[in-house]
Amino acid sequence: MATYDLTAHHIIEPGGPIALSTEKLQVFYGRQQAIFDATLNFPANQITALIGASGSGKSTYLRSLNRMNDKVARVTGKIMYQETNINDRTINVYAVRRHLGMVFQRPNPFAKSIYDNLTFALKATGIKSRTILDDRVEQSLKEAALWEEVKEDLHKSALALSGGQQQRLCIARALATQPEILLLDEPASALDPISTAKIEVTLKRLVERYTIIIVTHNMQQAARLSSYTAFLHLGHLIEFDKTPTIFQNPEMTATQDYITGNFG
Ligand SMILES: Nc1ncnc2c1ncn2[C@@H]1O[C@H](COP(=O)(O)OP(=O)(O)OP(=O)(O)O)[C@@H](O)[C@H]1O
Repeated sequence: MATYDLTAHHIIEPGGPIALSTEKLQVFYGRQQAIFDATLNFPANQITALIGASGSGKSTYLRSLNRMNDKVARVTGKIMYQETNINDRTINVYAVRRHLGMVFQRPNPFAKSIYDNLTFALKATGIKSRTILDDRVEQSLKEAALWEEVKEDLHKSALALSGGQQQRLCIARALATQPEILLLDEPASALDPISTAKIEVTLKRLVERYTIIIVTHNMQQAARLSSYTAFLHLGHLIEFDKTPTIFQNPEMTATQDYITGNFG
């Protein structure tokens, strides 16, 4: 693999409001450092794609944003959300995750009904009103473009849905707590092209209301979906810019090599 200067980077300041920032974020698995000094402003109501080779730290960075790495890694630096450093140990991680929802690579519905999948976290926060729960179920299924397919089957098992439907259910589940930010870790990589297209159309619509940060291996998907792209290499944020710039005219040689396939 070519050697690049890991201290050099090109990170732009996105225009418009910022939904989330990391300041000198570092992640350590034991002695191994997986993320180095990641400082980035994520623009609100935009899709930001995280790209980079396998092992570059995309999932580690994403999972750190809503404290999913707490039990497996040491995370230092700041994660600023609504003027609060949510990487502070005194911050309740469950509250963080209600604001920053996560969807994983493999659909992982609970072995419960569709309705119970969507109301589980809400009930845990103390919401008991049937009207509120019913409304949230309908709203989040509509937002995830699944309502028409399942509205007669809300009390059937979520495991009876197809893989693509299960993944849209997981998106709906993440939306049910009314987060501001949706984090997605390769949400379509286990799905067929038609299900993938449905997820992409859904995300494009959701960005009007939510800020979306998505890890993807698929560069066409990053180019189609996102308005900003961050390129990571060996745990370093090398470049962050508008997506067309990253794919047509990147500043850094490592980015250029990665997107043209001359990498490694
Ligand atoms: N739970 C863990 N324990 C120890 N090391 C880990 C753990 N998770 C990831 N790593 C290491 O951290 C580095 C970054 O991994 P990460 O999964 O974040 O990369 P990635 O860019 O998302 O890769 P991929 O595209 O293959 O999913 C790798 O060296 C990986 O081996």
